[in-house]
Amino acid sequence: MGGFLRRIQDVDLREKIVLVRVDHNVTMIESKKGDGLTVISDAFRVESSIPTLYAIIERGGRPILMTHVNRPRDKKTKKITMDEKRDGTKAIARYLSEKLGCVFASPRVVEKTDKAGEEEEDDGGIEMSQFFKDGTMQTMIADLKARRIGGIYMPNVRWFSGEERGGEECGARLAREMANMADVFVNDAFGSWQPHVSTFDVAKLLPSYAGLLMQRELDAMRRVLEPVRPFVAVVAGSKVNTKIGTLINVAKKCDALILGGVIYNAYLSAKYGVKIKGVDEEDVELARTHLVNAEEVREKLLELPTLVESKEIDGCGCVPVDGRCTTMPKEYDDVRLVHVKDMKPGNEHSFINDVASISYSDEKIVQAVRTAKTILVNAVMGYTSKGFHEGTVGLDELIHNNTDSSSPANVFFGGGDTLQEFKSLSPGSYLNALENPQTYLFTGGGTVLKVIEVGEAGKLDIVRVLTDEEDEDERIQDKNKTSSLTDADLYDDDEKREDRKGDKENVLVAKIKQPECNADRVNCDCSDLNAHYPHQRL
Ligand SMILES: Nc1ncnc2c1ncn2[C@@H]1O[C@H](COP(=O)(O)OP(=O)(O)O)[C@@H](O)[C@H]1O
Ligand SMILES: O=C(OP(=O)(O)O)[C@H](O)COP(=O)(O)O
Repeated sequence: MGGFLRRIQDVDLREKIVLVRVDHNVTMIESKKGDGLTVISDAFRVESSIPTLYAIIERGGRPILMTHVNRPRDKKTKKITMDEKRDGTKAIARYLSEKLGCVFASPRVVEKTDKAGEEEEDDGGIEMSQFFKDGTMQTMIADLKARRIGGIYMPNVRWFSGEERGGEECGARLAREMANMADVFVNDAFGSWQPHVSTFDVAKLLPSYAGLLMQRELDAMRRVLEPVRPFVAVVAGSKVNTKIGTLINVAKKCDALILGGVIYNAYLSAKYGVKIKGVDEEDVELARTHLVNAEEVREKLLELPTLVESKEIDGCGCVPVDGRCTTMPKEYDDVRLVHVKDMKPGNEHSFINDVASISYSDEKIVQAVRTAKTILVNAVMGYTSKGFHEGTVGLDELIHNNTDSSSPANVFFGGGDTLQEFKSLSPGSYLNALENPQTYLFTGGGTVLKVIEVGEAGKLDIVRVLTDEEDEDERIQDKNKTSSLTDADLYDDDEKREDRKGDKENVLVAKIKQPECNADRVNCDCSDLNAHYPHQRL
């Protein structure tokens, strides 16, 4: 790394508002309790950030958390859709409230409804200033400072206009608005390598530090960058556009590369000239450039020879045998095995939803994984969310056989979905991995690939901005220069401005206990916080 990493341990956080970027990009599911609530399906990423949250609070800081969830912007129309049940943050705030025993409050989002006369470039995202204009944010910050709540949890940062457009005016405005909420910025989101406003631009405007998880992940990253050989990398999943460009350098670094998921489908289409249902032409082009035409990839790639083709996109959720559902209900019987050796230009395939487990008996694959001394796994091999589990479970078993041997490899799993599926499909191996000092579970998978691509973690913008290479004085001056949220911006009229001044001085005092209070928190200074922040039901 070029400069020294500024660490959260090195800063006095007493009474400071600490803006914390976490990677709580988790999948939401309906609660099994039948209470209609959305809950987190796997809390690994949230749990991993708890030491940093504890450290902030223990050191006297007052946290405001922000994360992205999912990719809510439509690839084609570029519009953002906001779906609290799918990519909202309330379920996470509720989880933290229960876990830490204090309230994590979230500002209520008012979506833009009137689209009439909208500019074409308007992406439908929300403005952060709305929470200041109606006084919500001032009230919550006052509650936070007075320790009436334990933290604030912002809505999904990808719902905000400008989050992914740091270099433009809307991005700069969002960065200023984020920075103006806080005294210090902490980045604990190792998994969120993309230099967006909440991971990069805001860090330039505040004194900024690496959280404990970020530090732990960066340490583990060094072991991947200096692998014990032979080094096998297995990369799969669906994020073709952000992962595929890293694979040339991953191939240069490793001794064998194995692909799966949509990335492998795109590769097969490009290499053998076949059409596979559901695979975007754009992804095939990317595969042609970054995989098929790349000598390094050609040299190292070991093709998995057999795949699972299905007429339907849905599987039944069992672990099939040779691509066949073991219980064979009629509707899932339309599944067959496809062999790569039979792929000919012009062939048309239906959905290829998985890698068949028989592929893991292929001699080259067995030999590579069995003898590996370092294995990197960012790999959900099939469409697991639709019930195609065979390829992912088969891979876990193959790796388990290595780690169970007398000379086991260092194994690095990374990726939100990779870890979630590892835990749910191979719980025994997952528990072993948690205990095994030779195995490390990264919260992010794309980041690990990106660091391999650029050669060192310090070259990622989101890490570089946390090092002392960046001039702190300049950064803070920058913030003052650009600080634009004056009272006039925050409040529409003079009266409100006067009313709200108190909040900014933190003079909201809890006066009377009103357990049944139904008033909006902004208009009420009673102490019944459970009524005002009622675990944010969906
Ligand atoms: N053949 C396939 N077709 C459609 N989706 C797939 C396929 N293979 C894997 N996936 C999906 O890819 C997702 C994981 O992709 P990605 O986000 O890139 O992984 P990670 O979070 O581990 O980095 C999973 O939800 C899985 O269901
Ligand atoms: O899930 C994530 O990465 P991963 O799928 O590579 O593990 C991170 O939250 C980053 O998400 P992004 O790739 O949409 O920026």
